[in-house]
Amino acid sequence: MQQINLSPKQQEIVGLNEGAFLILASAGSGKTRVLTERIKRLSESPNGKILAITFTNKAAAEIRERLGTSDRIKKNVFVGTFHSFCQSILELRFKLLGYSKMPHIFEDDADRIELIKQAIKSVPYFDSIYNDLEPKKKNQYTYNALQFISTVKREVLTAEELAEGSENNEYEYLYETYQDILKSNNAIDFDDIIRLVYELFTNNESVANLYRKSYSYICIDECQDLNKLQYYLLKSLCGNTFKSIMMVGDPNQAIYGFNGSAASFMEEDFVSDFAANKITLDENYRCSKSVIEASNVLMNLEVEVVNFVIPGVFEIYEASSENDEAQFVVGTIKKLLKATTHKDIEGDITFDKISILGRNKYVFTQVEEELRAESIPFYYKSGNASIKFSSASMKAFDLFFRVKINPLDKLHQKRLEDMLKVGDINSSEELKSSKLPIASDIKCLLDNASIDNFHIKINELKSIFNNSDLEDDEKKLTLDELNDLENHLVQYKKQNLKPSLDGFKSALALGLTNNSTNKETGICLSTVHTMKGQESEIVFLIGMDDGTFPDFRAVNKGGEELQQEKNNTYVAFTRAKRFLYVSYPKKRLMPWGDHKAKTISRFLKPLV
Ligand SMILES: Nc1ncnc2c1ncn2[C@@H]1O[C@H](COP(=O)(O)OP(=O)(O)OP(=O)(O)O)[C@@H](O)[C@H]1O
Repeated sequence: MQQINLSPKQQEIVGLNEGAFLILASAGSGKTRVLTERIKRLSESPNGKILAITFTNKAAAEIRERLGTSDRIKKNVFVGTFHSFCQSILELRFKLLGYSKMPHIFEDDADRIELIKQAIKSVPYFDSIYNDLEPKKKNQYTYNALQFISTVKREVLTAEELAEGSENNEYEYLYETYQDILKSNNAIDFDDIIRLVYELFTNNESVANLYRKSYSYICIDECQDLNKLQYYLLKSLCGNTFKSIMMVGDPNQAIYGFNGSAASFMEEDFVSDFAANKITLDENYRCSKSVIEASNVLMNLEVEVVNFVIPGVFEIYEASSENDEAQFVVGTIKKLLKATTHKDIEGDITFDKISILGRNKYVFTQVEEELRAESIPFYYKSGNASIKFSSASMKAFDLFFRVKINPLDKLHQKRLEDMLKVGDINSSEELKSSKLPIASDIKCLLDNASIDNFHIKINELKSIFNNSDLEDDEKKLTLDELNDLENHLVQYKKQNLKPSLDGFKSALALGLTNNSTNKETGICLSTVHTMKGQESEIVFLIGMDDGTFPDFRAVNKGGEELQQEKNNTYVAFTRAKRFLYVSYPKKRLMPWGDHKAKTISRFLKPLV
């Protein structure tokens, strides 16, 4: 880790003790660095119990890495996301919330869709409305119902309150049914993890007090992304007595409005509820002069270039087509790699110093092809997402695993029975003659699995797969996925002193073991959202045509949604430490075969 000298302003923040503070800071100004240094300093004080909350597992892992692994840090500091913090509380206190066993997380969108469909089916009124809809409208209906359910949870409302005066008032009844079905499966969804702990803190003063006393300081990163539920959770945790809380954020980087996030929770509510002192940081330590100047024009800011002024590169390329854009990106990468060094870049120019960013995952298709054609290695950056299997055997394994640890989980049991085309997964005869005969071995193996013998079970499974008559490509994929699972298990066991199979499954669902795989070699391809908080020496920002970035839906809606797209462009720009290449195609191939003419993103116009 490079040794850096904090500026006087940064040092002042690191030196802050008790009290409520809002650190408003622009991109690359060292927010995360300062927060981490402060946590480190406070953890060394006699009263240094700290709760540090981030928005991504990656950010939490980075803070943990910077803090080191001394016994003191391990004992005094909890670093995690809102979800992992709340999950750790639920695991201890679920009984107080009316669950006899710890509920399991249904993390997949597919699970939620299945649940809402069950809820619709169980109420004749909804069932008949739903059945009369065309397939496209059916999807819209389930989507709207799930949105309604999420909004109830994230906006800390009752279903009745949300339905009042809204055109979606019928969803109010589906909400209850959806929750009942979840409960009958002994399950919770992602939003419930935080909502339940908020409920626990508000209804159970003694438990809230216990947590208040467990920490002396709370520090939260990326606070522009707080939503109402998260903010209320913090407020309920603090109560009227706990006042040592530091929030760090940048309103210009607010990009999660679609999840109910708003910078106003930090800028307005926090300031008035906690009488927080505001401190600003507006120097940029990350980016080169060219990148800062371009970002300043984009956002109409006046961020200063500090210390070492590295010229860097900012360039906009207008491509005749998506293919031309991909060739520009890959051609430039080849030139940079061939040069091996550049005065603006520390050390050799290598794959791991290059990232390609886009608004959505669909813009990468051509670039991906071009990288493959040139044998340039690349990987997609994963966010908080849970592990997903695509081989049939590992999909079956996952479903068997879920049902084993949660016998009330009828949703996944049914999915497994449908997948295998059997009436009952507990009948070994049926399994042997099922669509996937190997399922019988998987089940036998899992029947007496425990966290202590899970490694052995995985190895046994490897030899079962190896000796199976799966077709070569499928066998390889299955074994790769099993190896991947094993890496996650190693990571989980490293992170947990009291491991359990249930705990392992929740850690997978929350993406807590994502850093386990060392697959991340080559050029990083990422959406801007996933790259938030991180940096790369050389960044290519592709697909900057209007309608793609900003997204056409935000263009249609305008207002705050369009502003968030601009913020997202700012996030993308400021991930670049030295070189930033921005490009867009003048035409795009539509899925139905026509080409559509495209123009430069409205955000880039002041830069050309
Ligand atoms: N005083 C300093 N001197 C030199 N480098 C610094 C200093 N402070 C921070 N940095 C470096 O600047 C970069 C940005 O820091 P950091 O990631 O903490 O910023 P941030 O404000 O959290 O960024 P963002 O909000 O854009 O994600 C990092 O590489 C960090 O090591």
